[in-house]
Amino acid sequence: MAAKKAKLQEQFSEDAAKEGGSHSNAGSSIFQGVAIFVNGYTVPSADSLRRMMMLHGGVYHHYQTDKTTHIIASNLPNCKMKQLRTLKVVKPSWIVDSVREGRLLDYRHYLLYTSKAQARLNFGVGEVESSELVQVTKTSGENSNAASVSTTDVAERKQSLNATEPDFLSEFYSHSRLHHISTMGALFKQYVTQLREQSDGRFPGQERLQEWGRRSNSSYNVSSEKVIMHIDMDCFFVSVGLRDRPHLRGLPLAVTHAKGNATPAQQRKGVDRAFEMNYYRQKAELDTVPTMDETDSLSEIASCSYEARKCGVKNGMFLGTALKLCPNLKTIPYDFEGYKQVSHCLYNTVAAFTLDIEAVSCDEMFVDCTDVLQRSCTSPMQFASFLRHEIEDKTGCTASAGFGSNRLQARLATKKAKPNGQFHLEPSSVSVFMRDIVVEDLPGVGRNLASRLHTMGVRTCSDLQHFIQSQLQKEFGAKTGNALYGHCRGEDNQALNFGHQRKSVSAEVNYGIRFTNQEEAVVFIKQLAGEVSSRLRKVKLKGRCITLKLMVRAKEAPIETAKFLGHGVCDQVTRSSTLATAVADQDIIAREVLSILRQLPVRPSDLRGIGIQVTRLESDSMGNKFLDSFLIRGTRGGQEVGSSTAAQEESYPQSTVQATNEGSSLQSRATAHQAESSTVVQQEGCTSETGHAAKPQSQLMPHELCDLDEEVLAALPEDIRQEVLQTYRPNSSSQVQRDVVVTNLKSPTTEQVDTSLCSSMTADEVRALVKEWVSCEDMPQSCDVRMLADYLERQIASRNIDDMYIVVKCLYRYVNKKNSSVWQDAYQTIIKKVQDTMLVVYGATLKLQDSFKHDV
Ligand SMILES: Nc1ccn([C@H]2C[C@H](O)[C@@H](COP(=O)(O)OP(=O)(O)OP(=O)(O)O)O2)c(=O)n1
Repeated sequence: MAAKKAKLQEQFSEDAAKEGGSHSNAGSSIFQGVAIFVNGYTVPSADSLRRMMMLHGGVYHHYQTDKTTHIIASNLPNCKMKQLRTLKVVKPSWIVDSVREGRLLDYRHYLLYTSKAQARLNFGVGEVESSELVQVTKTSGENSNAASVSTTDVAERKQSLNATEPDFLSEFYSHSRLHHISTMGALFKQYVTQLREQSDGRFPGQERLQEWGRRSNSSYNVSSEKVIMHIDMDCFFVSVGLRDRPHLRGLPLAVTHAKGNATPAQQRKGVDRAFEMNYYRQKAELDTVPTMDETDSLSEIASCSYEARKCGVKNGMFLGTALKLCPNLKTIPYDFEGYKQVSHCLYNTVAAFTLDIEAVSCDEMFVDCTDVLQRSCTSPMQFASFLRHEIEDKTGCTASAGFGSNRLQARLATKKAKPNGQFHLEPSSVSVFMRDIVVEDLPGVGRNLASRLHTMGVRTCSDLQHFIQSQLQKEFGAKTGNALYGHCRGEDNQALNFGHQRKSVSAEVNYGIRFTNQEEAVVFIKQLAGEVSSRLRKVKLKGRCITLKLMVRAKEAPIETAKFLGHGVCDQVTRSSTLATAVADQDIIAREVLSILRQLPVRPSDLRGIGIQVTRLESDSMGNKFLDSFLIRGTRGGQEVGSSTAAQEESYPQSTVQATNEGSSLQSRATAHQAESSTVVQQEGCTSETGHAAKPQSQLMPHELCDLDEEVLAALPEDIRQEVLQTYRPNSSSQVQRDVVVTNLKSPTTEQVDTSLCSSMTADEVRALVKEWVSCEDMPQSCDVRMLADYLERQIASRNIDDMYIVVKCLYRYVNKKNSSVWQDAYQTIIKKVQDTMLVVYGATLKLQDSFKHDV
């Protein structure tokens, strides 16, 4: 045995030397002094781990010896865990993440389980239950042994990593479910695109289906009508978790970081749970949910079984609430690797039949089945049985499928089919079927829209069908009104999108953000910029628009959050900066973000969440770091030219923006103007997209606005800056309203040709244009409304209030004359955007006309 071990070790050293020789660029010595032994099945495989050790200076032991420094395992039975109690049993992600980061990460954050002998994991315990500390790392994490949690867990929780600690980011992302879900979603969208590009046009699944049809004498008379399928795994995370826990089938289950029967947590000082609960109750309309106690878990349920749903438990609910509804609820831990494997298998299974797939997320997709059904002479229901059977066979998890003639019908059909079922909404049944659908089930109907509909007495599609199109447009605006009108009748003309084009790359953290000073925030933002940069490089993209998203503690919210290191009740602030050229570089991204941050009146200690998003993406194949930096430096120091439209900021692909502009009457009028004008585009821009209207602190006339120099302001020490802001913008810290999204294009760009409206026009010229637009057009087009709003918002950002005011007054005059409700709606939309931007930039709204002589 000793000889065999020695031989294997020798072989490893030889292989490592060879690998090191042929892959010298890829190699490193980050695992120097580390000798691993892989115990059992792991992801990545033992072979991959061996190779990683080989390439990066570590040692791989085929057998565990006294020289083994770490045991790598994904899953260990209890008896094994007891045996290995004194050893460092670490998850394989420790190796993977270390290689990715290019340095040896602290193994303690990757321990498979905690025990007195293992160094304790202090990350990810964002909840009030002490037992979660164990739950995060335990592999067999069912909620059966909460009593074993020692009091030291509670004490040590206080040392949990927060955003000021160096390993925080990698730790956060390895535990964040939202990170995993969104990454997987993007991954599978890309995967489908890749499969389409590489396809040889053969579909083995179709052949199997045809064969099956022949054997079962299927002679379905297929029509040429479009058939769209929506397929969705049933309680996905739970189903994956049940594969290894068959004894739990049929029980009320939930996947969550926390454990059900947790020991009550000690109360932290400063927590005002009642305040937060009230807020969450309002936000989620939790009227029917039992009140939560001080010690109830605020851990969110990612997925719950259908047995739990029968008691009223829902995905996204707090565990504390869920346990009140369903005291027998059992919890099981996350298994991110398992989700990825099953998703992969799901996509491959469907892709064997067709590649007319629009990936929605890791467990959900739309499929245009028209072709498959025609070729195989099978009915939608036959195809569904065949496919669902294959999926269950291969993944061990069930899926439900719905069919209809468009995506809306297909999705609603799946809802009816769930769990583990299938349903075909035939064209002849659509009108009856739609009647009982509640408005919340329609796409785009969120909480706000649903509550507006409820106040109009509308609960179901049948209620909604009583309104004519123009009434809905008047009430909700042209676009939403149109959509509601069609959707409540089962109509949906949005085609499936098979070719995925990545629109944004981002990294957000909303846990553990606790800074005591600006320096800490700056250090963290640089790290986050690094994360975004590495994500961009991974997908070989770079982007021109950089957005900073902040969660800022709401003024009235307690400093200590009920959820330990959670974000609590926050205001959302979003600001963007558009660059002259696309970038992926960490330093440039960090610099832009920090420059945005400095313009915001936000105290570092109030930050609770930070996100960086890069949009307006383009391929990085021509990437040139030096040139990028050079260009940007050049434009900063030189003239500030160009701007951009909100449409572009919304990360639509460029072609969409152009198509929008082609149909724009205002744009074509402006283009004519630009052709006549010889003025070079020269201005700063600012556009805004807003959610709720902020309640004005005061209403001012333009001359009342004091002008603070942002550059000077930004350069002031924090305490003096706050004092100046308090004096000159007393309401500034409360300007940031919940859900208000502001896009600030303050950064210069070198574009000489600006696709946005009016960028080189004087206020008089814009006024003339507005007059012509309102007088000549029957209906305002939404792209024109947006363009004009952009222009006005840019004027506000440039503190050019007089010009903005003249144009708005002129718009009001012509709209008032026009006596048309759609024009009045357009005016209100523009005014709302103007006032929201005013609030953010000046801390006050303007006195503007908002009612018309002839309300129509
Ligand atoms: N608030 C949520 C909702 C979902 N998810 C995760 C867990 C889910 O299992 C997975 C898929 O979400 P679905 O909305 O498809 O929900 P389920 O698959 O859990 O249930 P259903 O059968 O209703 O589709 O995404 C999550 O983490 N948090």
